[in-house]
Amino acid sequence: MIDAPPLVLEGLGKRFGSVQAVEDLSFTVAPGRVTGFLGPNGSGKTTTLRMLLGLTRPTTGRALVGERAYAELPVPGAVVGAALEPGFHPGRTARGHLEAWAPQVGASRARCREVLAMVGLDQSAERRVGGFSLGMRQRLGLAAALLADPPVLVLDEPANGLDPEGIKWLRGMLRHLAAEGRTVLVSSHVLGEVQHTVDDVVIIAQGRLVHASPLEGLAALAEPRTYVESPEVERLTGVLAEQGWATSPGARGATGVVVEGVAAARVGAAVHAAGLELHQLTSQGTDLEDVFFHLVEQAGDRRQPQEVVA
Ligand SMILES: Nc1ncnc2c1ncn2[C@@H]1O[C@H](COP(=O)(O)OP(=O)(O)OP(=O)(O)O)[C@@H](O)[C@H]1O
Repeated sequence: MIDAPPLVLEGLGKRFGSVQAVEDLSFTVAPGRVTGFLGPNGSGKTTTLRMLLGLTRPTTGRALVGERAYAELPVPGAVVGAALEPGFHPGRTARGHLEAWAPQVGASRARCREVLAMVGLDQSAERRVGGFSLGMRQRLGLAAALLADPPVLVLDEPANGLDPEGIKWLRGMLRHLAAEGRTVLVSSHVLGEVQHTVDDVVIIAQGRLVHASPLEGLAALAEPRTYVESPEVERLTGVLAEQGWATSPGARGATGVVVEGVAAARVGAAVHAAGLELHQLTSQGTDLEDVFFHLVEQAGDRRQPQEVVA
């Protein structure tokens, strides 16, 4: 098992002129888990990752890899494998790119071939990167991050440009890397892209932390929804309305209704008390994307109360 350090952010902030890109951000990224770092476009994810990697100097606070800042690590690239926006030389081959980077992190040529195979690019090793699709560039970025077999991985939007099969592959790869004990931090602006990959979520909006918890903690914030079906639809809707519950029609072709914000047990009890025959009573899956949007929206409302478009 790899003994990986955590990533620790303490009151991290960055101001660019009049833009407060990141503000008072504190959270910890635990080893042995995949952490999703989520936020809408422009919320400060890349700036945060750049501060973590010593590429942007914080205005306030600090970011630590274990107990040291990235730049103070003896060989930073051997501890933290990073893939930010892929900026490859278009004329270089995939293998050539990795071999140019390898000496800086003490990796061998054999390791270059190995990581190309790990990311599924072994057949494209001799192709120029200029002709690569976005998904192939993402894979090459990940290969470069893995070169030194680092205990910590920091990946900016690694699912961007991958097809569904690629996303599934990435999921398996990240889960495997975390299961080996590594600290894995992955940013995304779409929760759905990483929802089945991450153990923990850190959500930011407008540069500020809005939520940090295991994924289940986010699910716990979701409103329950219950699908209920009875042959006596009118009586059913009457009973639900008496309770003051909001309903919406079931999916196309369904004859029942969805009760918003109420758990199945409560709906069942109310319908039972009314003596109604039931044909279905089902808890509907919680939509985490809705929770994510809601948290981000709330943060926006708190931040800009007077910004109203006439
Ligand atoms: N070098 C810079 N100079 C000035 N402003 C910047 C700079 N870098 C980022 N910003 C601003 O900081 C804010 C946060 O940007 P950042 O790129 O960190 O967000 P992001 O969450 O990574 O967005 P995306 O998902 O679109 O990549 C934005 O308002 C952006 O315009």
